[in-house]
Amino acid sequence: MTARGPVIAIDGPAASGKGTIGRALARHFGFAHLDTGAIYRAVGHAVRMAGDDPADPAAAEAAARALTPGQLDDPALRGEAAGAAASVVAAIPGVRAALLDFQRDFAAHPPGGAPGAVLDGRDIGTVVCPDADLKLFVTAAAETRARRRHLELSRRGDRVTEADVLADIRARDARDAGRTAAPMVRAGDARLLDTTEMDIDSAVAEAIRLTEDALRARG
Ligand SMILES: Nc1ncnc2c1ncn2[C@@H]1O[C@H](COP(=O)(O)OP(=O)(O)O)[C@@H](O)[C@H]1O
Ligand SMILES: Nc1ccn([C@@H]2O[C@H](COP(=O)(O)OP(=O)(O)O)[C@@H](O)[C@H]2O)c(=O)n1
Repeated sequence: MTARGPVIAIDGPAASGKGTIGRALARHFGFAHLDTGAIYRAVGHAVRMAGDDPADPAAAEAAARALTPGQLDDPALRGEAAGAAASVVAAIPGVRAALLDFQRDFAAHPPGGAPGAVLDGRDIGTVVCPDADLKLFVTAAAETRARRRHLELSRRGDRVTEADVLADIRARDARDAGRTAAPMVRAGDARLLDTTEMDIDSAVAEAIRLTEDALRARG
């Protein structure tokens, strides 16, 4: 038995279903959930709103250090502009370093006294929580991800084309996988969950099954 509660790490490319699965696992097992992408989106958005360049390390690091939890609820974070800015600030090592303790603390001491934690992002299984009880790498074909994200953005009233969403997803995936600082990569011990041919219910059911196995193995 380990002292800390169970930790589930979910990584994968843009719009692959990490958050959907993370939220569902948290609900099912009574765990706390942290969408770490929202943190990077909040930093990218704050830099843009200040009129600074997300690629400017000094501006981005200052925004990361000044981040408060209240900034994470802004609906503007869900848009493609915030996602693109997030991916730019996320390549800056000082930004990642400034955000690491918050994420690790969430995993070690989930808020509200929750018995476990689910974190989703790009480097959870590799850098933030390398000793997680279960690592999932969630993916799907880029065209499928773009179709799903486009539907989501259209429902929110965003007038963006599916072709633009696909281009943004491809650009972000390339930047996230190609950067030196904590690149997006499947951890050697992560289970692959390709949801291209799966609806939400079957993807969540598979993730619950894998989590139950991991919790049993933990003892
Ligand atoms: N298996 C699936 N089938 C259909 N739609 C899905 C599936 N998984 C996620 N979605 C939808 O795709 C979009 C992106 O999912 P989301 O969980 O936000 O991905 P991520 O957190 O990886 O960006 C959301 O609108 C979500 O409802
Ligand atoms: N742990 C994380 C989470 C997000 N990110 C960055 O933040 C951006 C937005 O992440 P997100 O998870 O909200 O993106 P989506 O998959 O929801 O489109 C990503 O493109 C990454 O550049 C990261 O670098 N590390």
